[in-house]
Amino acid sequence: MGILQKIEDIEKEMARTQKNKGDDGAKLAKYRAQLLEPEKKAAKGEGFDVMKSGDARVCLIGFPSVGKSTLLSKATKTESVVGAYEFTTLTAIPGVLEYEGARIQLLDLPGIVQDAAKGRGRGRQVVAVAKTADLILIMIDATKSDEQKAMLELELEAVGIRLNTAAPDVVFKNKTAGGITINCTVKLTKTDERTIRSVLQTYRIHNCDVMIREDVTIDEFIDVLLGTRKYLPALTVINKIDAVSMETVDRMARAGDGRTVMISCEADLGLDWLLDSIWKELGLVKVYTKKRGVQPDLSDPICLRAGATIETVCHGIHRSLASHFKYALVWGKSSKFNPQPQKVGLTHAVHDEDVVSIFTK
Ligand SMILES: Nc1nc2c(ncn2[C@@H]2O[C@H](COP(=O)(O)OP(=O)(O)OP(=O)(O)O)[C@@H](O)[C@H]2O)c(=O)[nH]1
Ligand SMILES: [K+]
Ligand SMILES: [Mg+2]
Repeated sequence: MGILQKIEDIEKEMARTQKNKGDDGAKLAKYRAQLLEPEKKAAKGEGFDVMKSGDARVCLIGFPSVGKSTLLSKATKTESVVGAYEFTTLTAIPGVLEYEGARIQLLDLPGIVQDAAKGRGRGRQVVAVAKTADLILIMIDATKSDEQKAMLELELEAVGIRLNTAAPDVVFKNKTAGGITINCTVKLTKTDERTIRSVLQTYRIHNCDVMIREDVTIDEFIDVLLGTRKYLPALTVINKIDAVSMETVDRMARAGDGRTVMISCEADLGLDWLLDSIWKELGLVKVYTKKRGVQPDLSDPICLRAGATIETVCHGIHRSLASHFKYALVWGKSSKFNPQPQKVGLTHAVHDEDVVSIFTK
């Protein structure tokens, strides 16, 4: 019996008896989670194993012919074949976005179709790549129905990608002995301890510490237990605004959620706005280096991820620099004495546009 069939049977049984026994709930949740587990035998990587490169990876996800390849060809030096027919692109094509000193890898991917999650089209491979992204661009065709975004999100959800939500606040620690300890700092209203214990049992986990700091559902609890879900930031990109009326553009802009960018690859509209949004969304930080006695080199910044420290800056300059490090001087927003410099150590967090001088032993 397939998993979908098993799920259906339990759901029917639960509906029939009008009871939500902890055991049924636990089984149900387990089967749902199984749907998300990767297939044992992965399909041969036909150009899907693209090396990560640059400061971050951004993936283009959308239905066929929304203009993903057109964007890649327009915004990077890579040409990806564009066609008026669906499924022009059949593999992952990498390009590099150069912006504000950052080199961001942009991945053009095949269009995904409805029911991709169930194995239609190249959905599974596309999704496997999407899971490696630092940011997802959900690309929408302005000339097509408004439902595209919701449909795509459903597909991604079905394969374990959640957009723009934080991971549930649950900490799970496996142990070798001592039984199961469950600590909740909030009242659970969507599931209960009995169901959680039952889930742990079905996964044959008999010793562990569980700390729950959020009113989670049992599905969310299993997400944490198995680590199957990926929580990723996303921007919605509405393309082809040249092909619709001003009223439609206006309506779509209003319906947007502040994470929506409207562009036209063909008419060259909104592309700078898109790059700027990607940069901000990735939280990239750019730092200039300065040698003693000379002006900082503003032409060649080092680009770092949010949360970067002086140590990250050292690694960005040279692999062995941190091991010879004595102290650093920083000018800019992260300096306590801004506009004067501050003398700092390796763990000091840098801020966008800081100037850094490294002194070695
Ligand atoms: N009017 C208009 N057409 C566009 C725009 N961008 C792309 N197109 C057209 O849309 C069609 C599909 O473009 P592609 O870039 O191949 O779309 P894709 O999303 O890569 O498609 P698949 O690889 O098949 O999934 C082509 O005919 C493009 O010329 C745009 O901004 N405006
Ligand atoms: K196409
Ligand atoms: Mg394409």
